[in-house]
Amino acid sequence: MAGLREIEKQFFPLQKIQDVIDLFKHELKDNEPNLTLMSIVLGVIENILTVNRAVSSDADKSNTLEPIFPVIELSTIEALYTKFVTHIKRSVDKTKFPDKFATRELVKIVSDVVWCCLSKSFKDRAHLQSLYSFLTGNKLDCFGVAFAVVAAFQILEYNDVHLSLSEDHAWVVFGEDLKETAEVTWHGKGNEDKRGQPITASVVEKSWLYLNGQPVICNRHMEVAAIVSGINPSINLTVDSVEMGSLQQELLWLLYDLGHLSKYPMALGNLGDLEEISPTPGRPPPVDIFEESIQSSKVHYHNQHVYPYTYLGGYHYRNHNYKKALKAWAEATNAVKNFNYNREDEEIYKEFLEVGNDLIPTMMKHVASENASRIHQTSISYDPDCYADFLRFYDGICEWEEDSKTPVLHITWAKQLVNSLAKFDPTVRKLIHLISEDGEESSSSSESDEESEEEREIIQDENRNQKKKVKAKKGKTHDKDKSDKINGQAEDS
Ligand SMILES: CC1(C)CN=C(N2CCN(c3ncnc4sc(CCF)cc34)CC2)S1
Repeated sequence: MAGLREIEKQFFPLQKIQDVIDLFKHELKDNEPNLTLMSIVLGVIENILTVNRAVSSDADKSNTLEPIFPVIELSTIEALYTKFVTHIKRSVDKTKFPDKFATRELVKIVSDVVWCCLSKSFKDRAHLQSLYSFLTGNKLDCFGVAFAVVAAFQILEYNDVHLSLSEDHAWVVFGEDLKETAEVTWHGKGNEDKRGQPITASVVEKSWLYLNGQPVICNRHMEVAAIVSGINPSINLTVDSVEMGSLQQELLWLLYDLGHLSKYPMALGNLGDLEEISPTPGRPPPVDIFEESIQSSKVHYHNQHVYPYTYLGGYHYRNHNYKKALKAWAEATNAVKNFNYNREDEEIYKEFLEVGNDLIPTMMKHVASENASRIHQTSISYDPDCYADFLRFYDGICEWEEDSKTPVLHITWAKQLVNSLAKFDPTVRKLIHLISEDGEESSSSSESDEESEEEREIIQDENRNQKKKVKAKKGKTHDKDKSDKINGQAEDS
C-alpha cells in the first residue's frame, strides 16, 4: 500500500459526522479497507473531542447545545499516515520474505517494529487504542498494539494476517487458511509478554482469556468494526462526548447494516449500550441487540462468550428489570462454568464479583424496601424463577472454580450469598425442586412434601426444559471498565 489514494483525499476536510460516515462507507466497499487511514482519522477526532477537553460548567451550558465537530484537514491525516507507512516500510526488508504468506519470524519482527517505539510510561488508560496515539504519543494499549501489527501487515501487502479477539486479549492469526497463531502484545499487569509464541491448545483449553478456542477471528471489515467498537467517547469518569458517541453509534449501524457485526458479539453489545443511552429512531431496542449478541455467540462460538450475558444483565439491572437481570447473570455463569479460572482471567472475575457482591445485594435491598409498597407476588423475593436463577448464578460460579488452579470464592462471597439468600421469602424456597445433572432429585427444604403434585410437575417440566436447553446449547478494548482506564489517566497526569 502506497500513499493515500486520490479518491480517499477527496473526502477531506472532514467537517461533520456525515463526512466521516461517507469516508468509512467508501472504504468498506473496498475488499481492503484502509485500516491505517481509518484508525488515524478516529484517533484525531477522539483526541480533539475527549482528551484535555474542559467540561463546560453549568454557567455556559448554553453553548453546548451547538454540536462541535472539529475540521479534520487532509494535511494532518496525510502527515501521520506517511509517518506510519514510512516507519513500517523502512523497518521491514520484504526481500527477505518472498513468501505470499507471513511467517512467524516476520510476525515477530513486525511486532518488534511497533513494540520498540512504545514509551515505557504508558498505563492501561483510555484513548490509547488508535494509531494516532502511537504516532503522536508512542503509547498503545494491549488491543492497540495488536491492531497496529495487523495494520502494518496490510501496508506490507499481506492479506493473511488478521486480528484474533477474545473478551480481554488480542493476538494474530496468519499463514495459509489462517491456521497459525501468534502473540504480538502483552496482557494484564505483571505478566511477561509472550510475543512471537503460538497460542497452543494447552493454553487455550478451558481458558476464558482465549475463549476455549472460540475467539473472534476478524477479516478486514471486522477489523474496521474493532476500531469503531474501540472508540472511547469518555471525557472523564462521568462525562462522555456526545459527538464522539454519536459518531461511534452511526458507524456501528453502518457496519451492522453491511453484516460486519454478525460474528462480533462484543461490538453488538457496545451498540446495545449506545442505543440505551440515545435510541436511534427506527432501530431495534437495546434488548433485541443484546439478544443478537447472545445468538451470535451461540451460533458462531458455541456459546463460550460471557460478555453478551453481562451486557444484557447490566441493562436489565439499570432498568430495574431485576428478574431478567438475574436470568441473564445465571446464563452468564452457565457460560463461564466451562472454564477453569486462572490468574489472567481477573477481568471476568471482577464482573462476577460486582454482580454477586454489589448488584444482587443492592437489588435485594431495593426489592425489600419496595415490598412494603408493592403487591408481594410481583416481587423477586417471592418468585421461584428468580430464586432458581439466583441459585444457578452461584452454581455456575462454583463449577467455574472446580478444577481451577486459582480459587474464585472467598469469605466475602459467602457472606453476601447468605445475605441475599435470606432476602428470599421462606415460601419461595420450598417451591424449588433441585435436579442434579445426573437427574437425581432433591428438595431444597423439608416442607417440600406439602407442595402440590401439580407444582412438582411444573417445576420438573421447567427443569427438564432447562436441561434440554443446556444440552442444545452445548451442541471479550477496548474500554470495558472506564473507571480503571480513566483512573490510569489520573494516575499519569
Ligand atoms: C458487559 C461489559 C462489562 C461492558 N463492556 C464490555 N466490553 C466493552 C468493550 N470490549 C470490547 N469491545 C469490542 N471488541 C473488543 S476486543 C477486546 C479484547 C482486547 F482486545 C475487548 C473488546 C470489551 C468488553 S464487557
